Amino acid sequence: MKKSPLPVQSVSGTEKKVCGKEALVKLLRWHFGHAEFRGRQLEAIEAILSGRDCFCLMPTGGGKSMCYQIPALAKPGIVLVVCPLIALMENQVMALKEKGIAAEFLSSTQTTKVRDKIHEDLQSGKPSLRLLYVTPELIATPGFMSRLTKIHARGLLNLIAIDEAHCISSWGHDFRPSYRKLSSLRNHLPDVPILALTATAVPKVQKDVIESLCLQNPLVLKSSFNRPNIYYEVRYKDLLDDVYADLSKLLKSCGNVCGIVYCLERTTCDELSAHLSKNGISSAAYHAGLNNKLRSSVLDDWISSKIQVVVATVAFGYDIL
Ligand SMILES: Nc1ncnc2c1ncn2[C@@H]1O[C@H](COP(=O)(O)OP(=O)(O)OP(=O)(O)O)[C@@H](O)[C@H]1O
Repeated sequence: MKKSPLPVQSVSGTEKKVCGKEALVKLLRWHFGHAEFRGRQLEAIEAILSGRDCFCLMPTGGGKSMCYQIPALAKPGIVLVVCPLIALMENQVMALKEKGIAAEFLSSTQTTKVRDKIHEDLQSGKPSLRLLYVTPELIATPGFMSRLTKIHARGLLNLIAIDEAHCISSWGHDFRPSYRKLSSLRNHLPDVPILALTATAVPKVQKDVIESLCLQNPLVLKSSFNRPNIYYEVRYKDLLDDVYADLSKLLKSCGNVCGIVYCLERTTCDELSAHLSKNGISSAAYHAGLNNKLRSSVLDDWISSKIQVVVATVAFGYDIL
């Protein structure tokens, strides 16, 4: 069933009055079913709603999305979310739609008809859309920037959230040249708050992200990366008689849980996956050498527990991000 947005206080006039904590918690419970905000989510949301830029460093799975999804529900208008991957946008939009939240993404994979419908809504007097996901490449096109400035001129652009913001820095390990062009956002849309989100940014990268995006006096939030539920153990390959046999034993001892084994090379993925399967552990290889159809069927099989272990290169991280 589609949930209607809860009536909450909105930012009005020049006063920049923000939603109170109670109203924000109500939105969290109503739309997402979570009892309370986690970590530093509320601080980020309050800063954004008061019009302040924010840099948010939270671990993977720390709940970064909520920092822009709640603001999108807290006042009328649109939150623009910049995402590096189409698969990630699709997943997020699907999950939001299932919750009855009006979200869409724009990408080259859509038909012109779908894209036109989204643009039509954006141009309408009162767009129904709350969250619009786009790639950094689209932001860099003059046509889209001009559409954005028009939406902004009508007072409808509430926030620009930049996911995986470390991709903007050439000091980082995931540099994406198209992210660099996001620096033009501040010039074109000077008073729209920007939220930069990342789970990975050493101080040099943090500084670079903040400077490149021209964040002004941003609230910098860094959450703890300590995950008490994660157990770490190092085993030295050189000290093991048979690495594959050791790994098979370890996986069997874990019971029927799902897992990912990361390898440096594609051939190792194929070899190890074959070894595990031969030893009764259902597994599949996943790397950039496989076609899209096969990769997506491995991902589906793993998510639906048809296979227990994926033996992958970092391509797996990029695709499921
Ligand atoms: N306040 C909260 N209480 C309970 N669960 C929450 C809360 N906020 C977020 N979550 C849940 O935490 C999970 C991870 O959230 P989310 O995907 O936003 O994390 P993330 O930081 O964006 O992760 P990633 O780095 O992988 O993009 C989701 O299942 C989400 O529903």
